[in-house]
Amino acid sequence: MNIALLGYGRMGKTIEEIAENRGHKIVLKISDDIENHDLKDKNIDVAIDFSIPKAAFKNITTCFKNNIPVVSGTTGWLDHYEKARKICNEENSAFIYASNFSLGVNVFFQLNQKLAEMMQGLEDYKVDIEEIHHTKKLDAPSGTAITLAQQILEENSRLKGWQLDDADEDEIPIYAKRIEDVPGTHAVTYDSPVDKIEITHTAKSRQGFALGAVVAAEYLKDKTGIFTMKDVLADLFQN
Ligand SMILES: NC(=O)C1=CN([C@@H]2O[C@H](COP(=O)(O)OP(=O)(O)OC[C@H]3O[C@@H](n4cnc5c(N)ncnc54)[C@H](O)[C@@H]3O)[C@@H](O)[C@H]2O)C=CC1
Ligand SMILES: O=C(O)C1=N[C@H](C(=O)O)C[C@H](O)C1
Repeated sequence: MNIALLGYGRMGKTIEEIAENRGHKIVLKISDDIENHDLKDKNIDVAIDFSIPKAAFKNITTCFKNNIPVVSGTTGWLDHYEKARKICNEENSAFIYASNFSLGVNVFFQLNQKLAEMMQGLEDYKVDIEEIHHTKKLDAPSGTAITLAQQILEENSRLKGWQLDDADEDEIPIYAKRIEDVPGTHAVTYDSPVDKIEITHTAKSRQGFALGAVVAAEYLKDKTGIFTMKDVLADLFQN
């Protein structure tokens, strides 16, 4: 498979290594405005975008307009997500976005959803989310923490939203910590006057995120439509 890397930073480089080990070829790497690059005549099968929040929407939709499917893991641009989906459908292209591509985190998402369902009637427990990342991260809270909060909100009608740090009674507080070299840690805690329930996912490196993104790209090649990591994992475990 011929892959274009949109963003060649920490994740772009890790994805390159894993994609090449799985027999794929990187035919384009960009770290600046996509308009500076010719997307034609490179036989790009899939583009993988791990860039920066302010570039993601343009990168993704330029690919759709050039008939190139996109896997995107860039966080912090989701105000434009619905518009990107619309353009994908209009152009008959293909798209997978995930706030976190690691297999472990996707299991953790299922655990979070189940726990939220179990805890929704237990009013003594106050829920919060903590995320810890390296100091170079541009966005806060992390995309993964926002996904975790959205899952809890879907199960719990007493909670109305999430807030970074100072949350109201009916909001989920998300605490974002920045510590050098931490690849990504997420914890969801339910605290009551008598006890505490906590689930944590700790990434040990970026390898898990990158492998998930390459597996998603393999899934997306030659498809049309909008998919999620649930589709990718269902396909993986079926085969
Ligand atoms: N969904 C997931 O599983 C994961 C998502 N991420 C997200 O991926 C993104 C990238 O993370 P890192 O690689 O750690 O960041 P990074 O800062 O190491 O890499 C970003 C790269 O994008 C380049 N860039 C700047 N403008 C660009 C443009 N217009 N088009 C393409 N590239 C451009 C920068 O020069 C840099 O090399 C972040 O939003 C991060 O939150 C990171 C890890 C896992
Ligand atoms: O910026 C990162 O590094 C990461 N970003 C993603 C996020 O915002 O959730 C995923 C992962 O935790 C690493």
